[in-house]
Amino acid sequence: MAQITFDNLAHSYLPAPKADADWALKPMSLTWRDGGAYALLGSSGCGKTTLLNIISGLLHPSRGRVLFGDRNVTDLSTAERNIAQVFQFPVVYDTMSVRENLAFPLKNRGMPADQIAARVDAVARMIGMTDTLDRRARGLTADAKQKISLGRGMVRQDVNAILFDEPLTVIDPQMKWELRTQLKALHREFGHTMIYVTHDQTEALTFADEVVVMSEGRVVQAGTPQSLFDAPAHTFVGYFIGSPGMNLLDAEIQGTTARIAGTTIPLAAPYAPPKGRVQIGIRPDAVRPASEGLPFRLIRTEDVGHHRILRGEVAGAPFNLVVPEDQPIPAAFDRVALDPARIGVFVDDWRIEPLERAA
Ligand SMILES: Nc1ncnc2c1ncn2[C@@H]1O[C@H](COP(=O)(O)OP(=O)(O)OP(=O)(O)O)[C@@H](O)[C@H]1O
Repeated sequence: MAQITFDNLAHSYLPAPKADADWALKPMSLTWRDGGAYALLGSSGCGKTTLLNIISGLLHPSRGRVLFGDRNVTDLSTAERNIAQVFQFPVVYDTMSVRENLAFPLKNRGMPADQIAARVDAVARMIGMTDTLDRRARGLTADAKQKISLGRGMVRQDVNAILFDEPLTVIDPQMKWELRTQLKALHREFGHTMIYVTHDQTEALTFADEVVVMSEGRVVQAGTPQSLFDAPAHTFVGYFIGSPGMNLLDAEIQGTTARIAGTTIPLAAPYAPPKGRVQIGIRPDAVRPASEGLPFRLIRTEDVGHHRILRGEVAGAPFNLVVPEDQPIPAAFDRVALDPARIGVFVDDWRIEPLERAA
């Protein structure tokens, strides 16, 4: 196993990239800790698969280097990198039995038969296929075939990393939860570096110790699920993580106040006069109905069990509140109060620190 480092890595699928948009991955330097459980999260087309394929060696980066430990592996093949990769759709040998499919990566490496048998049994238990080990893969459902692919990805214990590219897309919802739990257990047991690509935040937040969020070919933030929730570094992270996401409003900042569409609200700390597009961001659970504060227009209320979501608008922008079930909601209210301690200030989409903390 090894720490994986991106050293000034960038990739374009075009032969002569010019504009920013020509780069599927913009220049990045990043370290993936040995033994870390990572989720790579971002919307469709942001570059997740490109990044994964550069780690595994399926794709050669246009610029920069990939290091495993101190070793430069940029020009090495996938096999030489010793990486297991599980794709979105099943990759199985139809004419082989489930057992033979699972044993294949081990046989290839010349593992003794008794060790192969023991390992295949263990993996079959993990993916819930003990009873189907001797069936041919042909004729199994897509769901079962994908479980075989997952099993094959996890069967070798000597790999540098296991990469999962949206592996649960074809799996039914109940099994999804079970398999995710198994992956987590496997990570705890063997400590492999795992990188799990998804565009589903629930999947990312339940699997990973660290979430790497991508947007438009850039890593905009990497951190624990809690840090992404509490202090998003970029408006995309604020909006993408959380359900509903962070509320964002255009604002003018003056010292310890923010002025939003003619109303002034307090901030918890002073800010230097920012230049650029300024927004404040606040999580829906840090806002409450009030008689003073920002003018709010309620559009609808959704009851989602342990809390309610009040969807509405502030100054023409979508704005949501999350209210715990046991907290009464006034029959009529047209203002909302924001908890100053939980307001973030963003300039041109990036979070800025207040003067006191920056000093
Ligand atoms: N083989 C290719 N040739 C040209 N452009 C490509 C190729 N593969 C991907 N791209 C482009 O590179 C960008 C990043 O794509 P990538 O597949 O890495 O994103 P992704 O985040 O994995 O998306 P998804 O979640 O839809 O799989 C996209 O603009 C995509 O159109």
